[in-house]
Amino acid sequence: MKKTTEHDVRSHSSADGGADGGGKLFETREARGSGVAVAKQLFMLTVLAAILLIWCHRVTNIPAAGGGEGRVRRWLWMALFGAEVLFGLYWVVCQPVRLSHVRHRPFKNKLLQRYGDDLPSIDIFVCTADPEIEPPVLVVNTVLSAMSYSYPPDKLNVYLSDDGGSEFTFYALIEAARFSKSWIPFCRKFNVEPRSPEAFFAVNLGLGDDQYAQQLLHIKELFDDMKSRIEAVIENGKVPDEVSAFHKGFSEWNSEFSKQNHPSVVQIVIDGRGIDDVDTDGCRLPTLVYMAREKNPEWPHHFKAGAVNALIRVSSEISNSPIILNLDCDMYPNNPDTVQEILCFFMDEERGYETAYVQFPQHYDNITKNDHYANSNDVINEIELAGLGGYGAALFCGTGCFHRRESLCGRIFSKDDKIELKTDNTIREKSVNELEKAAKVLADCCYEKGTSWGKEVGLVYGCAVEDIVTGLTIQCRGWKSVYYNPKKKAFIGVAPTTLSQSLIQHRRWSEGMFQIFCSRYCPFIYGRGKIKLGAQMGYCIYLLWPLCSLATLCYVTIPSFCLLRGTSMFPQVLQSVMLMIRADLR
Ligand SMILES: O=c1ccn([C@@H]2O[C@H](COP(=O)(O)OP(=O)(O)O[C@H]3O[C@H](CO)[C@@H](O)[C@H](O)[C@H]3O)[C@@H](O)[C@H]2O)c(=O)[nH]1
Ligand SMILES: [Mn+2]
Repeated sequence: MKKTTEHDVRSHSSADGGADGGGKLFETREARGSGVAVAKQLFMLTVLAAILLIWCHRVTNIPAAGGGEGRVRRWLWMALFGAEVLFGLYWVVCQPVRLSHVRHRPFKNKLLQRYGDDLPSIDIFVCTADPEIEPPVLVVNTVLSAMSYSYPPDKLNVYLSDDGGSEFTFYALIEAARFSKSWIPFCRKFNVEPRSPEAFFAVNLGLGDDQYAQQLLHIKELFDDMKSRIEAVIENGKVPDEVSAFHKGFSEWNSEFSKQNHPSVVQIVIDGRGIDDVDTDGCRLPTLVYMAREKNPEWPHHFKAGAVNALIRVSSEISNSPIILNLDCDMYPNNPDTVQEILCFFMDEERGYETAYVQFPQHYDNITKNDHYANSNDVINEIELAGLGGYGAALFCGTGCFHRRESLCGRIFSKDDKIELKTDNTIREKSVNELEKAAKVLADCCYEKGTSWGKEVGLVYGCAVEDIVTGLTIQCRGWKSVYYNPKKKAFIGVAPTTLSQSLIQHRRWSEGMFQIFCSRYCPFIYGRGKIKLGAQMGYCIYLLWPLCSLATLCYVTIPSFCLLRGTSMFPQVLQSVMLMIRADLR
């Protein structure tokens, strides 16, 4: 007999995912009304009762002011009560997402059967900012992995934004372009995974003497050579003249060029339309573009948000794909089929037109044994983000996110205005020089002056967590977003490994998120009537994060302090229970 599933499934599609022409391109499973959900609700009620009892106890037992000792106890009592009120309210904010957990399943085979070759082109943005913190070899591994998606290469366009304006990063990209001519056919031929060469060679040693092992050894040799050339150039602090003569792009780096002050650089390293840039099998390659937007100390650069907005414009000139993937340079695509999977969410006939973006969780492959800095994010990835996704309000987390270009560029959602995802073929006629010249202007500092960029268009400026606030504005324009957490990790990144890195990152996030809460973007005000109350509360799990640190601080210091002074802060009943337990144990 067939076993019933643990969830009561309310499916938006036929659950078979079969290959018939009809049916939806993805299904969504919600846990509602099932045994699990009822148990969850009961559990919540018990916690709520406990919180209310604690509050009650604090209010009805406030110590008398009295003399010195009494006054201290009264203050400590009030501080603990304050912390408990904060914890309690925060707990309330956290609950709706726990009840709206959904899981999506795309049917990529159906997509391929239905659309065949008629799939849209994709622009992939990789951002880097500092060649010392983010070594060029790491950056090109991400670029190569993105170039090797198992998607028609003429429909892939990879853009590297280099805010460090580094000649070494440009050199590394030229080297990567050359290596990709062997790497992409190798990946295609043997269907290897992952397609970040560094990650791949770390686990594939090429043992044996069959054709695969031989080719693997050969390609590994090419990769190692490339890596040592890049590292040698960085170590010498100069790109050799014979190398820089090889590509016109190097002429951009003159004596006046500095990281903080330089004109825009846009170089089409591989022109995917051409017949000159082909791989070793003679097949077309993805387009590859290097961009260092103009930097001028007199103009604000708006950090990553500024870089991504420049990329949105530059790419609109060169490829103008309807779908954009955002990647940090230290997060490589791990699953070659991801593009087909996310297209199911965008191209589903019934619900695809309302999807603005598809966000994947962030996974890391350098987590230490005991995960000292709590980077594995299990509760966030499995419960909270999935719960927000359940409200159609998945958070935009900056990397590992596929956007619809139109919604990222400020378009307001309209039911009657279904946007078709089409490759833009009007660009085909322009020459590389024409494209570069036109795109360069779009990466200049002054281009945004007097425009809506950074406000209604593109990523929002003025916030340390530009991704979160941008996602919220998109949802408040009527769009839905999907959180997709497949079993096979779609992206794998590098987490902070030292205390100082981790503290700096968390401080930046906390400040940025609390800033959103205190600004006009506060979800309860800005999102009122636009996103569901559960989603508004879900956002506040993160926006109110920093406040919890105050409550935590109270809770870790005051009880210890009281213990040392022999002052009791908790109900006597607990003490007698503890004594009973101790007696039992004996
Ligand atoms: O002026 C800048 C600063 C940063 N970056 C790039 O932005 C990305 C993220 O910056 P990082 O310093 O690594 O921040 P993290 O805290 O690791 O990033 C997380 O948090 C950010 C803020 O919420 C998001 O933008 C990121 O996508 C998300 O991974 C990196 O690729 C950088 O190269 C730029 O392009 N220009
Ligand atoms: Mn990072």
